[in-house]
Amino acid sequence: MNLLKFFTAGSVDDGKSTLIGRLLYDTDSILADQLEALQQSNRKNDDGTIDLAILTDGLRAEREQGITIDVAYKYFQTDKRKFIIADTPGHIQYTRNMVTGASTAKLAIILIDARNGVVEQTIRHSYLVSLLGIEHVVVALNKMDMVDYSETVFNAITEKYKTLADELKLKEVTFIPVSALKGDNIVHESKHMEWYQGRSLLHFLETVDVEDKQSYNLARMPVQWVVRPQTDELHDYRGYAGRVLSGSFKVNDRVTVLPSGSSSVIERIEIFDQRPEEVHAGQSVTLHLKDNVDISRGDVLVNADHLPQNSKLIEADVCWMDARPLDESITYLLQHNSKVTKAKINEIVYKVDINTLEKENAVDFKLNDIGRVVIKTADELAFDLYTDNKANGAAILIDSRTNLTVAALMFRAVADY
Ligand SMILES: Nc1nc2c(ncn2[C@@H]2O[C@H](COP(=O)(O)OP(=O)(O)OP(=O)(O)O)[C@@H](O)[C@H]2O)c(=O)[nH]1
Repeated sequence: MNLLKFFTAGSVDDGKSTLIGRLLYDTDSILADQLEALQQSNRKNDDGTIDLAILTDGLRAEREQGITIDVAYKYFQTDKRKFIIADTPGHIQYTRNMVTGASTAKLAIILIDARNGVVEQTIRHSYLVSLLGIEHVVVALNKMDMVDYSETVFNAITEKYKTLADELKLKEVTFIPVSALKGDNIVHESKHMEWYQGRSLLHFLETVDVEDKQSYNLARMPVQWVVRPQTDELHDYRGYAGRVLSGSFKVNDRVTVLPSGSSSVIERIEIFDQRPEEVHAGQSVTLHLKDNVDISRGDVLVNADHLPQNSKLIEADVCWMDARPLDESITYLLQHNSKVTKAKINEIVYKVDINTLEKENAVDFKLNDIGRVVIKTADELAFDLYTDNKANGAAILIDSRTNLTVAALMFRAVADY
């Protein structure tokens, strides 16, 4: 059964906790003991129904404990799909947590309070979604019960959001009018909004096509070890084991070894005692090549017809995640998949005011700031642009003095100077 990881974003009190609670409650994903606690709780809504936000309170307590716990995850499943919800706090001071929780998500649910429409936080969350290249966006217009389930209100907000979505080049945006509190269009279709012909939120989540077709050709596999048994009958055996990072490898594909640049052809693929013709991202495999090329641990095998970029000077979007601000005089460590190299920030190109989306000149770059930098690495990096291949287009910066991750990077271009 396939898995969909998504995250929710909204301003304080838009109803994020209630919406997650409603999804879990109406899909019977709540454990018996939690249910009992819910029923016994004296936290009730005004109309006497149980307050579903209680279900995510545990997460909230954790998150308020401090900055060590980044993102809380909730799991549930239906007979169609498994789901992981990354519950990311929406406030500006948690931008880095959102980036962490959202970076591996395939879909974002952006909550809008139907009474308030598009607000500053909506812009900020949508900007992060576009920055992280999340393909699918569901705009859940919540609290429809408080605006008389009005189609006019829904249409007005939808139009406004579409302008923002165009500006941010968001690709797939779906609007669903819901009431998390009353349960309209969350799991069950609403009886109060005949004018809405679309799917309920859960139905949409169950059926949306999130397969990654984009990076199919961008086959990349870092070699974790070279398998060379020391026995006589196997003296010709030499395999390269690792996990396919992105794309697909097939028998007879031409591959290039990086950084050396030598090439060969895949003779055989092994997964335990099987010999598949083709393997895909996420699978751990052993590849055998026709020629005896020099490959060692840490090298990367890539599709020879679709080579990655190769540079020491890279333009990247950066989200700063450390309390110590960016320091252009420091040499950081950059980790790109399994490769670690020294790196410096050569230039801050701009910083983005994520509430207004204005680009501004930056003299400093602090916790939760987002913008564009040029980074210079000690070794050449074989990377893809983040828009082409997220798996090979992102990296982190580490402060070697503290060993803390100080920034997330998304590669945007080879710097041309
Ligand atoms: N009428 C109505 N009230 C709702 C709806 N969804 C949530 N609420 C109420 O709005 C308030 C805030 O809901 P929460 O789920 O706690 O909001 P939140 O966005 O999770 O808030 P934070 O976690 O504090 O950011 C609560 O009183 C909810 O009962 C809805 O669809 N209709």
